[in-house]
Amino acid sequence: MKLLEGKTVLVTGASTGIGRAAAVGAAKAGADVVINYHSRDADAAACVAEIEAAGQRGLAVKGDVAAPETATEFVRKAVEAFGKVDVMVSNAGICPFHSFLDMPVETVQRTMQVNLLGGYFMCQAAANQMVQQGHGGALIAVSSISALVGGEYQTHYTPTKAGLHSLMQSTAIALGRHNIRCNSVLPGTILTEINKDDLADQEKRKYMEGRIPLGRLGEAEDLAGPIVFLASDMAAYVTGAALLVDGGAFVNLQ
Ligand SMILES: NC(=O)C1=CN([C@@H]2O[C@H](COP(=O)(O)OP(=O)(O)OC[C@H]3O[C@@H](n4cnc5c(N)ncnc54)[C@H](O)[C@@H]3O)[C@@H](O)[C@H]2O)C=CC1
Ligand SMILES: C[C@H](O)[C@@H]1OC(=O)[C@H](O)[C@@H]1O
Repeated sequence: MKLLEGKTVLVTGASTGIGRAAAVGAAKAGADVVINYHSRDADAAACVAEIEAAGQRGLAVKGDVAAPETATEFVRKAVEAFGKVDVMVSNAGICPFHSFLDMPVETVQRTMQVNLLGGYFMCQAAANQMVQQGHGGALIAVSSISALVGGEYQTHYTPTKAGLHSLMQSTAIALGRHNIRCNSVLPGTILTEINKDDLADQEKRKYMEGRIPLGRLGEAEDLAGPIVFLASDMAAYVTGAALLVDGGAFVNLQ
């Protein structure tokens, strides 16, 4: 039996990067997968095609996670299509690098709305559905190593990642009685579109690589296994936990 057989997994921001790798990884582990995506129709369709190629049912639902109604609509459409929601992977996020002293108000507000409030409403909508179903479930937030450390050009971003980490700790308490497990993954530096421009600076890229004991930057697929594990019954007694997936970067201070 596959790890996620019989489960319906929802993933936000899944047309690219970590979300897409998580969606395809869940399908390969036997789940039907519903993805949320913001705007790139062709990429979302390609993700659904990969889910189907893994032998599972897939569905893409367009929506901006910053709007609370996107979450209820996403869950409603998932239930309409596949009958239930077992796992919510709240992954959608943005990181427009910018210096602190002249940070535009709109950049702060948008980053908070997408990353933190978007995650909050997605998890809340999924949890309400899971409580109604009555057989538990799993919430997984894609937080970051940035929940634990700062970033000079990420003063608007790192608090959202610390917030998601904290949200999983609090919801683990609020939802434990419903057997809904709440955990976060904390990726280190993973090569995706979100940091393509930042890591185009070869000097910075080399420096980042040099800080990682495993000797390389991460790939989106490096997150698929940890997310599938936390979604699965193998993690039945894991809740309120945060799993660093960073090649050892965090512990490499000296
Ligand atoms: N790449 C990295 O080094 C790290 C990434 N993360 C987090 O991983 C998550 C995924 O990012 P990546 O895969 O790296 O980059 P990415 O840019 O490929 O993925 C972000 C996804 O979120 C979607 N998205 C953005 N705003 C949205 C909105 N308003 N509504 C719906 N979807 C929206 C984008 O369309 C995209 O598909 C983000 O939350 C990011 O903060 C965390 C730690 C490290
Ligand atoms: C986008 C950044 O490269 C990435 O985002 C995070 O959350 C990591 O800490 C990196 O800074």
